[in-house]
Amino acid sequence: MRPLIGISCCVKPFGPSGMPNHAASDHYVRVVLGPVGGMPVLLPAAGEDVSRELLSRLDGLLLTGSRSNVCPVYYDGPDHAEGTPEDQARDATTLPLIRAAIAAGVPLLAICRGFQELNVALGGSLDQRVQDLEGRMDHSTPTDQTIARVRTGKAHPVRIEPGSSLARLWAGLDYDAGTVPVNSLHNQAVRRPAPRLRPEAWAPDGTIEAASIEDAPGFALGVQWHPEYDWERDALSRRIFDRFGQAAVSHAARRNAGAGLPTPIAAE
Ligand SMILES: N[C@@H](CCC(=O)NCCCC(=O)O)C(=O)O
Repeated sequence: MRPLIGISCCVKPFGPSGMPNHAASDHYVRVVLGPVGGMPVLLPAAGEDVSRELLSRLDGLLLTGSRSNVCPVYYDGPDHAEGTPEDQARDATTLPLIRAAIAAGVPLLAICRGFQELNVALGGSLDQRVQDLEGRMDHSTPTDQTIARVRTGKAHPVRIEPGSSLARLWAGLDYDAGTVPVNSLHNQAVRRPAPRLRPEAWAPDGTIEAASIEDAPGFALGVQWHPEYDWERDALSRRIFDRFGQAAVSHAARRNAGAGLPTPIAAE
């Protein structure tokens, strides 16, 4: 039996009427079915704290990227500029879920918006338009960019902290820790790291691009880039999902042992 991996959804308008739907990109479902070796479970943006209902049944939590942005009210930030997309239902669901998952040792992988949620959930803050800040790069991709290899292609290098959990996760792989190429599809970024956020990778302009969580009992990693676009082509991206999947299998084994159930195995 595969470990159950919760994938965060966004509320998105769908169809001619713009009916609100709960949605997550197929890339996240594919990567969970693939290198993670889990069974994806889409988690609705319930608009409330559902962590008690969910966490005892999940073996991992994947916090997805999204064009929407964490509401500044959660980090005492200035209001967003007019037209900046938000998703309050998602925020109200994911922020408490992140805190509860980390406390319970449920493996957690946070990507892009998910990484920003991780920082805010633990008490950090965000810059809302990095490209407007003195000395900073433009980390965004034009919303009308339809050429996939441009929109999701490698955009800048990141420097990885030697000895960090990310460096340990990538042990044995051939790469230059000073210039790991990553894609970049974000306007926002970590401003004030949360007290337990341990930055582990930086863009050339100092933007925090990855972090682990101090004293987290389980796997807990956040990345600002999108490894789900590259796992079929590069070993570093794939390794992130491999290790997340292994952590989910271990968590499931502990969870099922407690319930007297058979130990799940990750798909080959
Ligand atoms: N909206 C936030 C987070 C950016 C993010 O998650 N980007 C992924 C968008 C989905 C896609 O186009 O693949 C920000 O702008 O920083």
